[in-house]
Formats: sequence, C-alpha cells, structure tokens
Amino acid sequence: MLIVTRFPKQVYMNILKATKVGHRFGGLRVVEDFNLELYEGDLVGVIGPNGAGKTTVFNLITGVYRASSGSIRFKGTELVGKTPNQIAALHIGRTFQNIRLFRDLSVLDNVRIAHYSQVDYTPWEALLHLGRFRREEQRVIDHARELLAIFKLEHLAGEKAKNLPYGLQRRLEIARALAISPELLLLDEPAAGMNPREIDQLMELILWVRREFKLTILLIEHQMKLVMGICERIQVLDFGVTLAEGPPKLIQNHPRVLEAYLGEVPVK
Ligand SMILES: Nc1ncnc2c1ncn2[C@@H]1O[C@H](COP(=O)(O)OP(=O)(O)OP(=O)(O)O)[C@@H](O)[C@H]1O
Repeated sequence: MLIVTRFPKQVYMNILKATKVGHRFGGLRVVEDFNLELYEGDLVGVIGPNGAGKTTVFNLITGVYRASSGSIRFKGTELVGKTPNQIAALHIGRTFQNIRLFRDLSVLDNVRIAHYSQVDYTPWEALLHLGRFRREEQRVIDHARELLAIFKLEHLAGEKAKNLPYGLQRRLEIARALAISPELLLLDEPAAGMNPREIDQLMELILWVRREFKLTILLIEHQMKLVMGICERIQVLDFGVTLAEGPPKLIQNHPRVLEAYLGEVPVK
C-alpha cells in the first residue's frame, strides 16, 4: 500500500489509485489515460468543459460503466469489474449530477433506503420480524434521523422529497450518500442550480462533513468559486484527457486551462 507524508509525523494512506484508465462508447473514446491518486482526507476537484468526461470518470469508479482499459484500485482492491452495489459495499458513496432522489418517498425514507445494502439480517428474520430484524430496523431509523439532524432536515423527515426546495434536495442527496458510511465520497456537481448564498453554505458543509466523517472527497463542479475555494488539488479534463493538475492557484493561471475554458466559465 502506498503512503505519502504530507506533514511531518503524519502519514496518509492511499485511498484511490486510477492508472491509465480509458473508456469508449462505441468508437468514441471519452476517457483516455486517466490517472488519479487520492490520499486519506483529500478534497480534490475535477473540472473541465461540458462533455470532457468528468461524470464518466465517476461512473467508472462506481461501477456504472466498466473501464475499457486500466485499473482503479480502492485501498488496494480492484474496482474494475465490480457492480455498483459491490462498490457501495466497499464504502464508496456518491451523489448524481441530476438529483436522483425517490421523489415520492419521504425525506426520512430516502435516507433509510440507502442503508439496506448494509443491514445485518436474513430474509427469514425480516419475514418473521425476529429480534435481530427489529434491532437493525431501529438502528437504521436512528442513523437516518441522526443524518437528517446533521443536515438540518429533521423537521422535514415526513415531507415528500419532491416538495423540498432544490438546495435542500441537494443536501438530502449528500445525507443519503453518507448512509453507507463512506470512506470515499464522490460529489457530482453538488452546487448545480444553487444561489451564491447556498453555495457558501455548501462549501462550509462539505468541509465540515469531511472533517466530521473523516472522508476523502472527490468532486466535479462547474462553480469555480466552490472548486477554487475548498479543493486542495484540481484535475482538469478536456476531451477525456488530463490537461493539468495541481493546487487551485496553479490551475487558475494555467494557459491550457484558460484556453479550454475560454468563453465558457470564468476561472476567477
Ligand atoms: N451513455 C453514453 N453513451 C454514449 N456517449 C456518452 C454516454 N455518456 C456520456 N457520453 C459522452 O461521453 C462524453 C463525456 O460525457 P460526460 O458526461 O462524462 O462529460 P462531463 O464532463 O461530465 O460533461 P458535463 O460537464 O456536461 O456533465 C460526452 O461526449 C458524452 O456525450
């Protein structure tokens, strides 16, 4: 296992290592020679123009797509070839670019359902409502309520998800992703559609969640304020190829990044 020393006396374990990852849709190569290393506690951003391959990278990590080539290792375990459920069971959580809540279920049930890949009872115990089933059910409900309280959504527990304002739906998605107790959290455009005040709150929330849940976070974002404000490292994709990577200051002034973004997104 690779380790890196960032500060004296502290070592950080390698969490994710993507090596020479490639992906094609038919004849179209959308990710090429993608490399990424994440260390425990990292907060890293992936940026790039529309269609650059960012969400595809998330889908490759989470098993939605199977990489055409290369390797993606999570704490040493190869993810390529695993199903999304198997990958979630390894404690890799994610949110989606287009909110994917169960719109007609309550806020509480949205978080509750996410726990079921990890409950510890047999179908028989569930059918007969035996002790272990009841205890597990209570544990799931308690944990779901705890998460709602953390995300200041507890008072909306009984409300249908679709009735929440957009910003709160995004927050609920993050709460739900935390239900599987992730070690690695992937956030796909968490600030999409948010107003500047909501973005400020989201930035604080992401930093707090990372600290509180001891997470490693990889996020895709078009909102440069958020990316430049909280990410320690940024990887820039364009046409599936990494254009640049490094700390925000370096990326902000990188000529190839400015060129790729010209006329699209203000980098400052
Ligand atoms: N299921 C699919 N089948 C075919 N092509 C796809 C599929 N999903 C994505 N693509 C193509 O792959 C390329 C990369 O798409 P991707 O969604 O990863 O980009 P992105 O960087 O996340 O873009 P955006 O910022 O607009 O979300 C695009 O050209 C897209 O049209």
